[in-house]
Amino acid sequence: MKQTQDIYILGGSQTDFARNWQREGKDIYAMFEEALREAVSNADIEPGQIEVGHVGNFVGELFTGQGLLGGFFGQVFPELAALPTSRHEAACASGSIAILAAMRDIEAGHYDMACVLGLELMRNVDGKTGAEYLGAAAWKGREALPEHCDYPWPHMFDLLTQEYDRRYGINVDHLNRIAEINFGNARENPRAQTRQWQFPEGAFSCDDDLNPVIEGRVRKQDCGQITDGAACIILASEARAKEHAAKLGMKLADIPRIKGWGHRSAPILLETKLALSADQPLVFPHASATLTEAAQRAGFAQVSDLDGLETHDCFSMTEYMAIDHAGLTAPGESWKAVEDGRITRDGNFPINPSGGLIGLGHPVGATGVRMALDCARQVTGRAGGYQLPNVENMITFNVGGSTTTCVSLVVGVGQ
Ligand SMILES: CC(=O)SCCNC(=O)CCNC(=O)[C@H](O)C(C)(C)COP(=O)(O)OP(=O)(O)OC[C@H]1O[C@@H](n2cnc3c(N)ncnc32)[C@H](O)[C@@H]1OP(=O)(O)O
Repeated sequence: MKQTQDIYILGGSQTDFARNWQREGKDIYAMFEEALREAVSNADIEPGQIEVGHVGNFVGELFTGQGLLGGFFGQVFPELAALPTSRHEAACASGSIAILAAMRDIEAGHYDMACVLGLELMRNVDGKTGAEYLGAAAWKGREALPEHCDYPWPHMFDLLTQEYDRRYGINVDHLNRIAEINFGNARENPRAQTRQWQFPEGAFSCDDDLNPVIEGRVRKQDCGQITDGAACIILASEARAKEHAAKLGMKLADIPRIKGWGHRSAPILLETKLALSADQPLVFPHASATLTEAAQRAGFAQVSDLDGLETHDCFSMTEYMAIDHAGLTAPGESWKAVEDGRITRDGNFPINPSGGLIGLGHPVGATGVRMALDCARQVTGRAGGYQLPNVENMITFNVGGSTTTCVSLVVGVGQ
């Protein structure tokens, strides 16, 4: 199951997710420009070396009225005025799908260097309106109906909590702990939205005042954030990465690279997904296949052979689901990894050292790109305050909708 070739990550950028761009008087173009300029500088390339551009974005038209974001490349750099570009939508997995498209371009030999830029500007509308826009990734008129919920995605992942409870039993203390770990990790990340947030004693409990209910069993601290932000990576073929390494006096093996990928989809309706897995050990077998196939394409027998995971935690329940679907525990026993301390930064399988979507933030179209960039930073020892010790290979798990689109990438260095 080896992929045809490794794809190298020459560099990248992430905007500060604590920023509110509208309050700064800046628009989605300004965000695009800043992320692109910083990525080009960080990768130490000339803009004209980029041969193709891919944009990840979910609902720019709804939040900002702006589409056709690929046209921004040529506005930023005159050298990119005739760049071939496209934009990719897979809800919260849009960024990962943009990466896969860029990889396919390079694997096919069409281009040797690609730029992938994911972004979303979301804090320019009130929370209720934002939640409604995000609801576009559920099946409109068939699920998450306004008469059943105020917030579509907290509601949908509450249904997942209910399904876990029905199949295996669930103790929400473990969900509270997952939220607490993510907010804790975010404190060490200088680009995290919540790095300076304050939490009183008892904020990670079921106290209705300190941690109010949003929908069902999903409470405030369980939720990923509404975030403004962009992330950008510069991808290259092995031939181009070799030239780059020679120019910078580096070893090729020290440049981080995408060693494996997994990509699965499922029918859009959550109810259909749950019916399909009714007799299966796991709730979302396609999510598990995504993670396992990425690990195996990279030459690892199982996900736990890697050094850590940047996972989708749009809600603490999503991360709880990722733990057993990654095979860290038996189905329904994710709580064991939480209790054993395996997923903290000093555990034997750290999850979301960055702070994840709960602590770092979730600008929807950027998230998949941000995950890949964070893994690249970790495996090259450039993660600063949230650096993990001794990591060579990490994996991402990015989810669109109720796991309708799942993507994993293994990012590593060395042989
Ligand atoms: C597959 C998928 O990925 S689906 C996921 C799609 N994403 C979602 O559905 C997003 C889910 N999250 C949400 O909808 C929202 O974050 C909610 C509803 C949980 C909370 O929203 P709100 O009630 O508006 O509160 P919010 O957390 O934004 O905070 C409001 C303000 O208080 C601040 N704040 C909140 N908590 C804290 C804290 N602990 N300490 C300091 N400041 C805080 C925020 O920074 C924000 O400040 P601002 O007004 O200056 O921007």
